[in-house]
Amino acid sequence: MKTRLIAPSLLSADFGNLQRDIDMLNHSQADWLHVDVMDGRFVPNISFGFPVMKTVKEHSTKFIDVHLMIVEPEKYVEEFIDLGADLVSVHYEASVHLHRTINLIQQKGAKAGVVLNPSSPVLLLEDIIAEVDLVLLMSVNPGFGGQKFIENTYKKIAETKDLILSNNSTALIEVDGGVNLDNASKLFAAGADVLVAGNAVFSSDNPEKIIELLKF
Ligand SMILES: O=C(CO)[C@@H](O)[C@H](O)COP(=O)(O)O
Repeated sequence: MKTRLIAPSLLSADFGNLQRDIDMLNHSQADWLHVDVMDGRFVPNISFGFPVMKTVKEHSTKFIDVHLMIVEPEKYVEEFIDLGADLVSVHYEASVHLHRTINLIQQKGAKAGVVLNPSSPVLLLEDIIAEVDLVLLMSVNPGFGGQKFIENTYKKIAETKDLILSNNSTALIEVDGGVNLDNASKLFAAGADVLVAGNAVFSSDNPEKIIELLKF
C-alpha cells in the first residue's frame, strides 16, 4: 500500500446528505474512507452500525477503513467484513484476545489494525506488531470529532516506527484526531502513513480542496 494517505472520517459528514458526502469523497483525492463505529460503552458516544456500513459500501468507491470503538469487537468483525470493510481496526484496550481477533480479521480476507488510546504506551504492541497490517494511534481520546490534537502523538509515531523496523513489520501508521492543515505535513514527516481527518474536511466550504492540501 502506498503511503501519505488521507482518510476522511464519515463521523463528521452530514447524515441527512450521506450519499452527497460520499459522492464528494468519491470525486476527491481521498484514499480511504474512515468509518467510526461507537457503542456507547467503550466510548461515551454512539455513532452507527451495520445499516450505515452497508450504505457506505454501496456508494463508496474508496478503500473502507473501519475503526471499531466497541467492547468485544471480536463478535462483530466478521459482519463488518461481509459488509465490505477492507481494513478493520480494533482497540488494544477493548480486546482480551487481541492476537485471535487480528487473525480472525485476516482469515476473513481483510487487513487488520490495532488501535492505541492516547494514554496507552506503544510498547504494549511489542508482541503483536509483526502480525498487524496497521497501527492506529489516537491523537484525541476516542468518542468525538472536532477535538484538539494531543502533541505527545509525535513521540508515539517515532516509537511505533522504531518498533515496526526492529520487528521487520510491514504495518502502516495511521493517526486519528485533531488532524488539520497545520499539523498534517509534520505528521507525515514524523512517519505517519495515513491521516484521518473529520472536522478539517467536513467543516470546510471546499472539502475536496482541503483533502488535496492535507496531502502536501
Ligand atoms: O475516531 C475518531 C473520534 O473518536 C475520529 O475519527 C474523529 O472522527 C476524527 O475527527 P476530527 O478530530 O478529525 O474532527
